[in-house]
Amino acid sequence: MGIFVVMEGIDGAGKSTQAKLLAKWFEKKGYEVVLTKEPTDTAFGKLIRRLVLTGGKEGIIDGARISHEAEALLFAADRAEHVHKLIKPSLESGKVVISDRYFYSSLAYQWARGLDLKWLIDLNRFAVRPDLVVLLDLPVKESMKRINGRGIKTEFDKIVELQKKVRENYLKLAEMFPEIKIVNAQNSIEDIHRDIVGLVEQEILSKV
Ligand SMILES: Nc1ncnc2c1ncn2[C@@H]1O[C@H](COP(=O)(O)OP(=O)(O)OP(=O)(O)O)[C@@H](O)[C@H]1O
Ligand SMILES: Cc1cn([C@H]2C[C@H](O)[C@@H](COP(=O)(O)O)O2)c(=O)[nH]c1=O
Repeated sequence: MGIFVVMEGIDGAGKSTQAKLLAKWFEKKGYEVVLTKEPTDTAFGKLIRRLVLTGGKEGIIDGARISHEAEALLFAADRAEHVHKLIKPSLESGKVVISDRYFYSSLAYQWARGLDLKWLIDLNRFAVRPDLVVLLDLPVKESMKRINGRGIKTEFDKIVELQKKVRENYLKLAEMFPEIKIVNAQNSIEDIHRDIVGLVEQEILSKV
């Protein structure tokens, strides 16, 4: 079996930066690496980006925004394809899979939208559990500074409140799922990478 590592955290926490660095680190060690993300780049992921994440007209169906339950189901459908077509086969052929977001994002975000946590956990029961989930934790103020350049201009206060709730949820999830390890994402990119490598060595490589 291969190795499965997931990066999680609020928007702008540094997940894709750290996922790429970790992929390079594994490759240098001679592993074959699959670097992936959720929502995926498949038709399901594209549907989510159109219907859920644009916040624009396309997210309105028959005059109303799609329900939070429908959003959760779309994320789960995308994930089911991801697990069955890419993650499981890659792990079975001994590769390292690094995913920028996974089902913990559904728990943290869709829970913050008011859905029932137990329902979300049940919905995502098919998802294979990773060897390590790196939770990049930092205050929302810092993350907003980092992603401000992406041009959020409307509903800023609402976005900040949601991100605060998501951060709290992630910290609660870290108490429930032992594979989640918290890393201080306020440090420099290099220091964070060093912390993540330390976790990989301690939680995965020392056990094989
Ligand atoms: N430790 C860090 N210190 C300062 N800036 C950082 C750090 N890590 C990443 N950044 C910068 O912050 C921005 C967001 O980083 P990145 O895209 O990796 O975050 P993300 O968690 O993947 O975001 P999202 O969830 O919104 O896709 C980028 O401009 C990146 O260069
Ligand atoms: C997988 C997943 C994602 N989300 C949210 C979290 C982010 O706000 C966006 C994805 O944006 P990114 O820049 O590509 O990271 O989608 C979610 O609410 N639920 C999920 O399961």
